[in-house]
Amino acid sequence: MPETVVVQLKGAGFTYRGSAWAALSDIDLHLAPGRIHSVLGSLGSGTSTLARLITGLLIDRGTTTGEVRLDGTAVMLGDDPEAQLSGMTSLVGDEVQLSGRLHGDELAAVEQRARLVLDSLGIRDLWGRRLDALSGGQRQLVALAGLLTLRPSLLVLDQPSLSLDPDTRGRLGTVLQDFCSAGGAVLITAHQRDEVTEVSSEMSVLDSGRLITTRHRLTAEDCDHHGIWDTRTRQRHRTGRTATDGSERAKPAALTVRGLSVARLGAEVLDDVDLDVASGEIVTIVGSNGAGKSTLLRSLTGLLGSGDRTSGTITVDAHGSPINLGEAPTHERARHLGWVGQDPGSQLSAATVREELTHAAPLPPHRRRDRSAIRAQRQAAVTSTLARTELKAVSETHPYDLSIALRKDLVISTALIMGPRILLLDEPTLGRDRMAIGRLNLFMTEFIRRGGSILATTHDRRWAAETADRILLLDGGELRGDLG
Ligand SMILES: Nc1ncnc2c1ncn2[C@@H]1O[C@H](COP(=O)(O)OP(=O)(O)OP(=O)(O)O)[C@@H](O)[C@H]1O
Repeated sequence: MPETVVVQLKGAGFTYRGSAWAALSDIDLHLAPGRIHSVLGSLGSGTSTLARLITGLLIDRGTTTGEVRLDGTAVMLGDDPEAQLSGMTSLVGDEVQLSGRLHGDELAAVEQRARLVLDSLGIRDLWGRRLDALSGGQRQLVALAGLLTLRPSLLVLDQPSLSLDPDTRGRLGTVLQDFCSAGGAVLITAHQRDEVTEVSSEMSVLDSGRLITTRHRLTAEDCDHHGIWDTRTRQRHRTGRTATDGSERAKPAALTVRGLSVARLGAEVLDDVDLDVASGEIVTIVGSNGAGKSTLLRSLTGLLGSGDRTSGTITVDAHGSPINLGEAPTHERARHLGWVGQDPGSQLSAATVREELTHAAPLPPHRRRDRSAIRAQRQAAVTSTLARTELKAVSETHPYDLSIALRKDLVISTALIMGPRILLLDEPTLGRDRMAIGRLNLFMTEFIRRGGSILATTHDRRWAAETADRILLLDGGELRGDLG
């Protein structure tokens, strides 16, 4: 008897309209009910194209060759963190039920399924929460919950671990296994191997649009060789930094935070946090989804909402003189603190990469006197940034057409162009393959060499272990000791 398959690709290929080469070629892949298949590859290898081809999202975008056959219903969670929620609802419970309701399913059944899914993902308490008051990881889970509620035959997840903490990734792995036990199939595409991809029945490598290896498990060497990043800690070693013996802490403080407390929508998020970041130091903060990591960085930059309450002191060192940021507005803080938020898209507004950098380049003080000199100065800053980064090749591209990793690189570059003393990086490893992690580390090493300090949040324990001088845990609103 022939094996039942949910999706079958035979010699499948895809070429985007206007492109001279195929994004995918000669793909043979089949997925039976009950199976989880992860296709891993570096940025540009074609993983997102494969996910979209299977879910029928590329019709009209180019030419498909070979055979792509889907037996049943497929839904997909895309890799764009900004675009995952519908924009049609404002509460979590409504959002998770939306697809089922639009589908015409019976209301009580949809609600029951939605509640069960939230339960299984460990986010039952978010049911009545406003969508605009979710952390990045919570948002990712809510988007996924909406799809699970639909009970499709095939769930296609493009980078499902974006913004999820390691425990939550583990829980998601279990949820996906349960989904498969009930007859579903899952296809995961990603640039990183982690707790979610580890539950796969099969793993394949996609390289330049071709599936080249399929095995039960990929080895660490396979991942390294094909430019795939693995977020799980291997052994503690450092890239580009010498091991710390505690001497960093003897250096002058670049950032001093005392008694920082924050309440959002009346709920306490940070409780009396003290934090010091020394000159030349890299400090990373880890913690579960919703622990308050982004809130901490936002409160330093003055980017909380008007309904949020903040108390405590924030002091930065400006060439030997302490400056109390106290009531300083965000634009003044930006001279000292370069903030790169979790969702890079929310910090981008121009039509091209070059324009984005030009808007960010600071206006020199002699503004009224010589406009052409100012223009030349700003252009020089942009040209030198483009020359030092991978952004040169995409200088005329719309920022939204870049991968998440390159979008993050762009926001880091716009922050650096302001010449801040301290960089605040919210989940900088999001969506990065091995090479893009290398680019990030290079940005950081150069910044530290020029006398900067870095405070970063991350769920990537390996990256934290390899790059940070200190790793702090944010838990229950408090910052705890050095996990390094
Ligand atoms: N705009 C907002 N208004 C009110 N509450 C918010 C807002 N944004 C986040 N929160 C809540 O504040 C808490 C901390 O969220 P925050 O985004 O700081 O967490 P996080 O540690 O960065 O999480 P993640 O790892 O998922 O990104 C969460 O309970 C979240 O739901």
